[in-house]
Amino acid sequence: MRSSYPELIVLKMPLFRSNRFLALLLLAMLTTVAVMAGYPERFEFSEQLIPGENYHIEVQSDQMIGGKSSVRWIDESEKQAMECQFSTQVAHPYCLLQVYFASEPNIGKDLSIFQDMLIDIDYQGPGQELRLYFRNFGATYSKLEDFDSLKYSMVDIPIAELNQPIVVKMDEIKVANWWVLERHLPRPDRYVDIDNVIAMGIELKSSVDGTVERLRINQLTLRGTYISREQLYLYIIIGWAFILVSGVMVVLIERFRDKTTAIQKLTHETFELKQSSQLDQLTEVLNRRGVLNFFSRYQQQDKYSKIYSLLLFDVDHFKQINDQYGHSDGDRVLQQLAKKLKAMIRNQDGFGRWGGEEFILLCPGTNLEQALKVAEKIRLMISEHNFELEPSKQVTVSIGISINSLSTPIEVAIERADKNLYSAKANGRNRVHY
Ligand SMILES: Nc1nc2c(ncn2[C@@H]2O[C@H](COP(=O)(O)OP(=O)(O)OP(=O)(O)O)[C@@H](O)[C@H]2O)c(=O)[nH]1
Repeated sequence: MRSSYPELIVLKMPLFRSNRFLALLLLAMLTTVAVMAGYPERFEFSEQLIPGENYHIEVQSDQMIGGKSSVRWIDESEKQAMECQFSTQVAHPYCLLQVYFASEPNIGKDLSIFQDMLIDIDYQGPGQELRLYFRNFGATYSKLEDFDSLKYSMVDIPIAELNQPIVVKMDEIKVANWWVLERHLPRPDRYVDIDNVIAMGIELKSSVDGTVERLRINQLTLRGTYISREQLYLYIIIGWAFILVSGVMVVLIERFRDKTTAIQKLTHETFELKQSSQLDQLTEVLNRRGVLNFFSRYQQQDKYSKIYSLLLFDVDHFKQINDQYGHSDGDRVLQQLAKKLKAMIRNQDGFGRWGGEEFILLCPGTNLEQALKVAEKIRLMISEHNFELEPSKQVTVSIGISINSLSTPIEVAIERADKNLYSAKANGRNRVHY
């Protein structure tokens, strides 16, 4: 049943133990909502050209090139409405309403930062199309003081579409073919340039003499975005994917860590349990089971020592100590005695309480001479130790030794040592017999 313990912990565990991750999730949600709700204000920008007073706005006709078409403002002060009367004096009669951006003849306005134009125009007349045009100054193809050398890019708008405001994308703008052909430009100069626009405007054309056309521009606004909606959604999706993947990883790591910890705890507990089942509760040295376990391990694993000695020792007249000082003082004597012995034995020796006031010391690879030395040392140390009994009393031990070959069973070795212990007791106690 205990093996299901780690699973139990995993099931009881909350999805995220770290509140920081939940806080991050909440923050990400709020940020997403805020970003999406605030999109137009934060990510879009615009510039209204008409109506407006930032730039010079003018009307022109083909009289500039010797024609006779006439143009006039209908509203001189607002400069939004014009009237054109065409004359077929020249091959291509025209009238223009032009916004002039240039601060210097070669320094205009960068319109490439905008994505589109919002155009609201009222038109009266027989025309089918009007033209939106852009004149750009480029160092490689334009000459100062030569307006015709400004690149002519344009988009034609069907009049039929103008019954409501329309959006013209900057992508729709193309370079006029005739302008390219007239100049024999290299290919790189044949593409649209609107990064240095000197002027832009609306051009009306007619080949019918006496035609009158009226135009009113209610609004002409350039619009741009720092980041498009599509890009924004993409970034949000990437952000969320990142958060979710990290979330899954955090959960997996936490679970793995918990499982490992639970297994380690269980292993440790099992180890402790095993250890404690082999320890004597009172003295905390090996109990009988621990000693037997030590011996069997020694017999199985030790390849070098051919003999072992076994020392069995017993506190002399321990009953008297109990009777005179009480059972708990007797316990204390046993505890102190075990502690002293534990401190003096070698790492490879096995020491434990065999029962009552009897202790056992198993010394691998130890011959009689060495065993006698150890036993005598123990006997002397115990007899000289102050066990803090009140009134004071000398505590002694009697020790019986047996020297055995590696294959001798422990029961036999104990029996031999016990005989010698009995002999030590019978011969006056506080002595070592072998
Ligand atoms: N305080 C205490 N006494 C114990 C414990 N285990 C055994 N004893 C006592 O140890 C005493 C052993 O007495 P005996 O077997 O007569 O031996 P002894 O008095 O030591 O006399 P000899 O061994 O002949 O020197 C008994 O009174 C037991 O009750 C223990 O864990 N604590």
